[in-house]
Amino acid sequence: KVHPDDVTKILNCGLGHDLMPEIDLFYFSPRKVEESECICYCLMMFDDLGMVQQWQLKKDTLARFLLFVKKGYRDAPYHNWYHAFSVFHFSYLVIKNLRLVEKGYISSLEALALMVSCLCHDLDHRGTTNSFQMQSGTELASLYSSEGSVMERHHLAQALCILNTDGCNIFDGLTSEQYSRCLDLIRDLILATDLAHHIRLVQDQEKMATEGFDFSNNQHKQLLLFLLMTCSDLSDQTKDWKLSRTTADLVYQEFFSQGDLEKAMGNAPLEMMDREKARIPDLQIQFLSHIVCPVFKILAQLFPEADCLLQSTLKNRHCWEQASAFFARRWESGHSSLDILR
Ligand SMILES: Cc1nc2ccc(C(=O)N[C@]34C[C@H]5C[C@H](C[C@H](C5)C3)C4)cc2n2c(-c3ccccc3Cl)nnc12
Ligand SMILES: [Mg+2]
Ligand SMILES: [Zn+2]
Repeated sequence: KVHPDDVTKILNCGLGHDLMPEIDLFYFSPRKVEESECICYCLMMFDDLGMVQQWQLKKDTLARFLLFVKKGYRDAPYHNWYHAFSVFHFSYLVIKNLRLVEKGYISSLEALALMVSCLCHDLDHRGTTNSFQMQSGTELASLYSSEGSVMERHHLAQALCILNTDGCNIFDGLTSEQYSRCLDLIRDLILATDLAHHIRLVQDQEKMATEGFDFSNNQHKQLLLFLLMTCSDLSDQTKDWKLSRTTADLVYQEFFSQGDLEKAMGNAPLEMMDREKARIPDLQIQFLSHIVCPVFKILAQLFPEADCLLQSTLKNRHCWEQASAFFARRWESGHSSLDILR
């Protein structure tokens, strides 16, 4: 599936570190990067954080692993390799810019596990939700529905499968204790990307932020790691309006296709999945208000230098409010397409 020439091409991609300044800034948009270059950027980010050196990551193993991960994503409208790459890039940004390891918030092993989990967290996503798996009784549901988080358990299984593929085990420089700790972290972090799981934790995360982070409290350290996963998964909403709106478009392409499928199967889709009923601006105001802004508010409370991210999400919500007001007038007069936002 991965040709040796692909690996050598990656290793000689010659993307010098002079490109690093571009990667650093919060507004570097991963979606503009050429597919082939993505993997070189991933290598550079691991290297820039000193992880290649510290964990004896072999470059050819890392290149092969990254190629398998990239091939492990389908071309769904939103849940594709570019989503994984931009989530990974965001985790690199927060680790680097908030200096999480130097300041002792997370260990360097946790940082490594966080970045690898971001890359793998949606592997083999089909563009449908956990409830769709259960309701339509897919093979993934029969495998995982008893424990919940069906898709996330599948993403984890795919990640472990790649790590067990010949020449792809990037962790073979770790001691057996570090290796098992790293895999436990990857398991917990990928499962934490189920938003239903996040919702159960967010009050504890808010409590942690108001009390102040307790470096001796392991529960605080775990809650922070889960928060960082959720922030990374939602990071498109911290970018400019054009990107945040484009992302919403792609997500609703997946949701509406699922809704069409559910109707064809005789099941009534949720309103947000039904292209006839969904009002995207109103749904996005709810998503930002109930899930996105609270998460970046917690991050900004813990790290004041991350306040710019919270401000971006609030600005994007304001844009949706304006769009909603505009649409309210048009919906009254019977038009419903988002075309004006182009
Ligand atoms: C732009 C945008 N809109 C989104 C609108 C809605 C939802 C969403 O899952 N809502 C909920 C609403 C309640 C309580 C829980 C569980 C379910 C019931 C479904 C969450 C996600 C959205 N989303 C994501 C995203 C992030 C992580 C996983 C999957 C996805 Cl799709 N990434 N970007 C977006
Ligand atoms: Mg996911
Ligand atoms: Zn995701």
